[in-house]
Amino acid sequence: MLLDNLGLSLPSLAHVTPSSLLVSFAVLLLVTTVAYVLITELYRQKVRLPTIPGPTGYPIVGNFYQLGHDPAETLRQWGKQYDHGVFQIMLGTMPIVVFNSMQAARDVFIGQGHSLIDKPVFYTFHSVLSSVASSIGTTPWSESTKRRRKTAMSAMNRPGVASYLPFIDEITKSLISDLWERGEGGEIAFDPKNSISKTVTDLTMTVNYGARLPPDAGLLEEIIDAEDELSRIKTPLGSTQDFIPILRLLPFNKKSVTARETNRRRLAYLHRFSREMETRMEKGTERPCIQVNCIKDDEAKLDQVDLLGISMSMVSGGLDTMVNTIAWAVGTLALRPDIQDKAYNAIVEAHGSESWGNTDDETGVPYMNALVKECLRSFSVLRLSLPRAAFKDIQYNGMHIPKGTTVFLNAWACNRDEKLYGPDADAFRPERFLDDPDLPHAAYGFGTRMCAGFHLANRQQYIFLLRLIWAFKIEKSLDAEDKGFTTMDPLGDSMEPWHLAAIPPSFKVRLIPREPEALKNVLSG
Ligand code: HEM
Repeated sequence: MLLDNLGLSLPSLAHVTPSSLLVSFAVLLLVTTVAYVLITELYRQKVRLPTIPGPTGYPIVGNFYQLGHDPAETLRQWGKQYDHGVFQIMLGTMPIVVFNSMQAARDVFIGQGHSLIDKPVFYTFHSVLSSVASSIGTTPWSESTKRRRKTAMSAMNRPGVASYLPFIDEITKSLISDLWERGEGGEIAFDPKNSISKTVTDLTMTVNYGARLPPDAGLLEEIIDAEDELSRIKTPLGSTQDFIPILRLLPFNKKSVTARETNRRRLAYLHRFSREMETRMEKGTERPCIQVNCIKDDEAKLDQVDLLGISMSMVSGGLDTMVNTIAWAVGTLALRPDIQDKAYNAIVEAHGSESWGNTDDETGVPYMNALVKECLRSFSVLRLSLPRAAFKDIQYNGMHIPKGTTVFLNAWACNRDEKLYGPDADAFRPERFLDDPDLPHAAYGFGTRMCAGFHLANRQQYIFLLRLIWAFKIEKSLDAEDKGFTTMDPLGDSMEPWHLAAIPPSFKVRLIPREPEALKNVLSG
């Protein structure tokens, strides 16, 4: 009866053949696809920011697939066409304003800092991965974010960092011993990245939780691997489904599965280290560290979720960034004996050839401070920084950035801005920071959400590099099979430029102890 009413009596159904069904399905699919493309395109045109120029892109994907092999470099090149280096791109249907010049970035990120205090929400990272808590750097502005950031910053201010120096001393000594051993006193050429990665991971965990990592087999590797996976998910451009929502409907979504699994792995080790730290606090055997300083901060009144968020920030903030900056630096120094000589002479002038000085000697060697800054500038490991969102409407030179818009700081482009650094902006030249100690760089971002760990990062890099240069002459491998290592160019040699942090290529060096007896003494001291 019902079928009859619908005109679908059994005899009429008998005329439906498999091929006519197929045609109907194809027509339906075509109509739906055309409607989807039209609707998203209308929406895309509607949400474009009318006062900000930029390439239009294509329906559905916007400019996503035009970013090419190296997005930060593509955006830098595009930025040259626009006034003040500011323009919009569209990733899917999301407009994003990109800042590519130092002047514009400082005008807005510092000059109107409060208007850029927010962070955007991305589907994969915020909805799938961060189920319990998320790191400060990826969390939108709220009372809780404010509390966490303030507490983390005071745990990493100068006095805070000074209290972690014994850990930095101990762990950098372990690194130098390890490098000496692995290179068999300069006899063997090897890739130091693995040692750097393990040392920075150990140091980051130790400074956060106040105890060296337990020597469990595979633990260090598990942290390194999970954190690497996390930073792939955190990459602003890493997840197509963030910008093209229809992809989230795909039945087997590998991205979401990996995100959930990685979160589970991360929570396992973070909870374990927190429990062990709480036990030390109960016994009164804790040592000064970021978590203990945060817990003891009476004003902060942090709950467990806040503390977990701070731990996540310390671990993810300090790993990729530090490991890759130091690895780029070692490779670059191997190709630049002139810079090693200048740095070594400056260290010897300050501390003599028998000692590498104390860890609390902050301004002892100005050339080393300049070298650290030039490494940060030249390698710009977080090339697109971490995305921000406009907390309020922003006006800049006739451009209107509405509240809620996602904003990228192209730190890579700012750090190569010839208007500030001159025609040799591409050259690696630490002296530029000696000539002008107030010369800025964009590696830590700017303003209200700039890197909360920059003091700690500066101290760690200074101590790592000073000890390395004092201890060894770094020579590139001359072995026949390593002939490829002739450049260490942050532009052309960056591996996986879509990754959150710029990864240097593999390279091998020979580390020749400069004064073996003095080195033995400082390591045993
Ligand atoms: C070479 C080393 C480092 C570099 C280049 C670096 C760079 C950055 C950048 C670009 C940001 C985003 C800033 C912005 O949005 O404007 C950031 C945020 C942050 N970094 Fe670092 N970082 C480094 C080391 C560290 C270390 C060692 C820690 C702590 C252990 C740390 C903790 C943080 C935190 C907590 C944030 C989030 C700040 C916020 O959103 O309020 N960083 N970092």
